[in-house]
Amino acid sequence: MNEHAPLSLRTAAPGYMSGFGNGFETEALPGALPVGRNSPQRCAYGLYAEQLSGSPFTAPRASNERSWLYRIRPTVQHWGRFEKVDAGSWRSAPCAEIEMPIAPLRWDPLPMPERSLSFLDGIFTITTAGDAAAQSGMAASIYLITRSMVNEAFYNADAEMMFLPQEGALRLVTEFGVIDIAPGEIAVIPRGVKLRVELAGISARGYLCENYGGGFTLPERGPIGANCLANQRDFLTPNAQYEDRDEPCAMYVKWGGTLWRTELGHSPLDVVAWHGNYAPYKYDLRRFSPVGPLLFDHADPSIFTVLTSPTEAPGTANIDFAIFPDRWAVAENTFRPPWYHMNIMSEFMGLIYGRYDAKPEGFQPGGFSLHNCMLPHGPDTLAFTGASTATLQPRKLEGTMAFMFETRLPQRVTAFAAGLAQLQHDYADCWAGLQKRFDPTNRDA
Ligand SMILES: O=C(O)Cc1cc(O)ccc1O
Ligand SMILES: [Fe+2]
Repeated sequence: MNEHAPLSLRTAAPGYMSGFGNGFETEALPGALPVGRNSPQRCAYGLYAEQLSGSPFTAPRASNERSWLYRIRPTVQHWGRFEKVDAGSWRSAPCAEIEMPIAPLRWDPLPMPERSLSFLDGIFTITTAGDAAAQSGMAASIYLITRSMVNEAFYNADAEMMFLPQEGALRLVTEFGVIDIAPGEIAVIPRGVKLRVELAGISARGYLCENYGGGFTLPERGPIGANCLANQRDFLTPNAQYEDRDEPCAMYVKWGGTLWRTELGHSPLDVVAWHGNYAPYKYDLRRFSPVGPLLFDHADPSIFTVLTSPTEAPGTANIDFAIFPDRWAVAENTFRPPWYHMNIMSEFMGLIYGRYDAKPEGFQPGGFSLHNCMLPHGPDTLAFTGASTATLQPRKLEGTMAFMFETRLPQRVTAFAAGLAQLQHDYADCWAGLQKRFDPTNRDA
């Protein structure tokens, strides 16, 4: 089986529950979950009940998110003395380290360093947008991991986190249960959920989106109807699994844009049972059923939205997470790649595997690009020439998976990203070969 083939013959993997935003319930010990109530006078097995709210209490039902956790120790016992920790190249918005470059930007993949890097040491932020404290905007980072976290746990109070592995699989040991992900899959860890990030192999590289705004949700399908795009049943949330370990553990918290650390005497991943709709999940991007133009023209990339982080303004996303997966191109008398364009939203792109049709050269798996608010971009010269002269047979774009974080806010580039040797200073030259083709005497030029 091709390593990128859909996991189509597997239904929900053992250890996961299927569905998006369900009111899940799961227990690792029989009877650990109280029946029909949240807060009994005494919880089974001597557990503590704790609510984790992802939305204000009074948010409308459709966006109201909370879970009840039944744990060995309440999180309040985790509060010790916190000390600030150097967050390396991890940045949070606002981060105006350098002037915003008024240019399209693209980078080659970052090589895997030799040195020991846990997930927390290995986050290299490329762009930030908005303001974490205003609960608006995002950050796009690359993670490079060469060691598992051991006796360490972390939660992000500033952001929901989306992991997109590009090389190497990860095990996310969360307080809700264990999530395994490999390239082609994503995982979303809601704000405030504790986890430990472990390597499945010897190293891992991927993309990390921190979402400061409204939690990721499925986009409306409008006239598409009840099916296609990302389907609820393909989202997998782990069953409860807990650690009862009374040994030292360093707990890290990203809060207010700063990384903090405190020492615990136990593992905080100690939730024996939980119920609710605020929980981590994973999704195999190859389960996405693309919908597109069947006769002519190129649709807006919003048709490929997997998940969206909404704002108060309808249709104006804090982040749209869109993918460009395997699909058929069939449009007749059409320039099939993306058109040349300028966009009020700003576009961070990455490539998990394969080739992206608008950029057949120079955009490599593991690489990334930024086309900021109102900065022009589109197919490179090679893509333009090829697509304007090709014989238009139905053609399958295969073995490819690019993605985009598209945000309503301009993205600032970090000093780290601007100084990288992998920044392609000649990127804009990819359009230099586009010749003047205008000939007022020849309509068919
Ligand atoms: O710029 C890009 O490559 C992303 C993109 C793809 C597409 O099909 C239409 C618009 C768009 O911004
Ligand atoms: Fe674009």
